[in-house]
Amino acid sequence: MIGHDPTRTYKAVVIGAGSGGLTLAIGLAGFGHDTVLVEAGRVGGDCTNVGCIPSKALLHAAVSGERDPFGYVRRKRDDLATREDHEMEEHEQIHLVRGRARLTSERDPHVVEVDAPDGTVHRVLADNVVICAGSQPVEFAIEGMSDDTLVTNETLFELHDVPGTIVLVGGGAISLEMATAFRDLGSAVHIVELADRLIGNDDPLVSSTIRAALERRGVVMHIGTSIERFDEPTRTAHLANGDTIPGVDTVLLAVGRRPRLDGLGLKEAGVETSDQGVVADGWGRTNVDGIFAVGDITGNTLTTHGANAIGRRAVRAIALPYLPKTGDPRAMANAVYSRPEIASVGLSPSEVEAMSPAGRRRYEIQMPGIDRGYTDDLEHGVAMVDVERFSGKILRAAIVGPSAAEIIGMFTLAIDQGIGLRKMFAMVHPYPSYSQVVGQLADDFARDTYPALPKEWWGMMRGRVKNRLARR
Ligand SMILES: Cc1cc2nc3c(=O)[nH]c(=O)nc-3n(C[C@H](O)[C@H](O)[C@H](O)COP(=O)(O)OP(=O)(O)OC[C@H]3O[C@@H](n4cnc5c(N)ncnc54)[C@H](O)[C@@H]3O)c2cc1C
Ligand SMILES: NC(=O)c1ccc[n+]([C@@H]2O[C@H](COP(=O)([O-])OP(=O)(O)OC[C@H]3O[C@@H](n4cnc5c(N)ncnc54)[C@H](O)[C@@H]3O)[C@@H](O)[C@H]2O)c1
Repeated sequence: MIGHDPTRTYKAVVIGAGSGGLTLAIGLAGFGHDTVLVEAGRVGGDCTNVGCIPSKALLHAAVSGERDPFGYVRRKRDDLATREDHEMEEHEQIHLVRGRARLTSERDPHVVEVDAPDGTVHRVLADNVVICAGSQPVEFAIEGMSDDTLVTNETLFELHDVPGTIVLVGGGAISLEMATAFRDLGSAVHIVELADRLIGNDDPLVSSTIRAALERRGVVMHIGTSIERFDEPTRTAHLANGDTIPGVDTVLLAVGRRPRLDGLGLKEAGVETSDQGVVADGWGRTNVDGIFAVGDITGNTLTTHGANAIGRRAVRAIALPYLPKTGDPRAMANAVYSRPEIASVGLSPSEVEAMSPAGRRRYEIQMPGIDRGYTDDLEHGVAMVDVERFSGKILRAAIVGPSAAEIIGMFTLAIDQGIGLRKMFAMVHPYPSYSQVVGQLADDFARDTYPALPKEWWGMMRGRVKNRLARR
């Protein structure tokens, strides 16, 4: 419902109605609690309005022959945003307050003030506050470039015409997805990445595979450099390494995110922050009793499913406070919906790298080499898994290839349930599916492990014990 009772103390006030905030409000309502949900912009947050939904809609429009791809994107976005807004307005136990919220120093109950669009200030009293204010794009000005040319994810989906030439600054998740979409739409696409490889927090083999696949589709890479200035009359982008890109219509800045901390009153409320955002644990708890933070604002997760997963734990912590807070969050897979897709789950590549080599093993399968890759003329794709030696316990898995975002689910379940390649070896996959890479990785593991076992036993056991102790 719209509005709240200023004299009543609610179970929780949730700041931000994006992926995290909606999880909290709906989850607490499920436990029978009345919750105030404050939103300064549009219900649905970044995911619905300027993130997941418009980007995936554009990827779809680009291959489905839509005559007005951006019109399609806005239609899908607006339909969903309207539905989510309506759902919140109509919900019996969710009290939607429109305006900008800030914490105050008042506790017991916590007081949150909301600056409404009409200039009035509302006070909301609640036993718990959950900050789900999200993040915004890192931005910088480019010498000589007008606001019409330079866009971020917040303005990209307002375009009307497909650019003839687009430059994507940054070689992370947003750029790889948008490179795919704009190539499919017929644009000339350039990626400008400062680091020495794309998607630098992933495995180098992931970077080189997606790079080769996108280059094959005509994306031009400018790696290890950045954009320096823009010459408006010739519409030429000048890069730091001396490269020039002429005839540029649009430049998308996608160089990472920063938490939306400004104006939240965190200092007044005594909430600890770092460069990454609000400091919060795996239950969303901050250093202040009764104040939680979930989603991009914490920097702990930068995905919708991450905000959702930690959000559910925060719901439990608020609704069932007497239950012990044990257990880490479940394995969280990530996916980039480029073509081919990229997906990974488990430890980070650097965490795997830091482990004793004697206690672990890497298996890799080139996806063009499996039968489905052959029938589909697949040129680039790889599946790799790092496992504990002998047990086959999965440390990390990464896939670049068709259906990677779906196949990774098998490894996610395996990590959650402690199923190793030793057990996955017996699993039967439909022929000829891309999921057969999982079976082939398990076959490689079996071939490599069992014959070597008598020779390696002691070294392997020492390595495993060392690794397990190091991860305590
Ligand atoms: C282009 C792009 C594509 C993406 N694609 C994917 C994807 O495919 N899959 C995926 O999992 N993730 C994706 N993401 C990431 C995903 O959108 C975010 O991780 C997710 O939206 C974070 O949820 P959140 O609740 O933390 O923040 P948001 O969803 O951003 O919600 C925060 C809300 O808080 C509101 N707010 C802020 N300050 C205040 C205040 N003081 N008072 C009241 N309200 C306030 C904001 O208006 C906003 O509505 C993508 C992101 C981008 C940019
Ligand atoms: N499918 C998904 O789940 C999905 C899709 C899109 C975005 N997202 C989320 O949104 C977040 C933001 O995405 P993003 O792509 O903006 O950030 P990112 O952190 O994924 O990538 C940013 C890239 O920009 C590069 N960079 C930094 N400064 C630069 C400069 N001056 N010039 C050139 N390159 C520079 C970095 O080296 C990095 O490779 C991601 O962390 C991701 O979690 C998720």
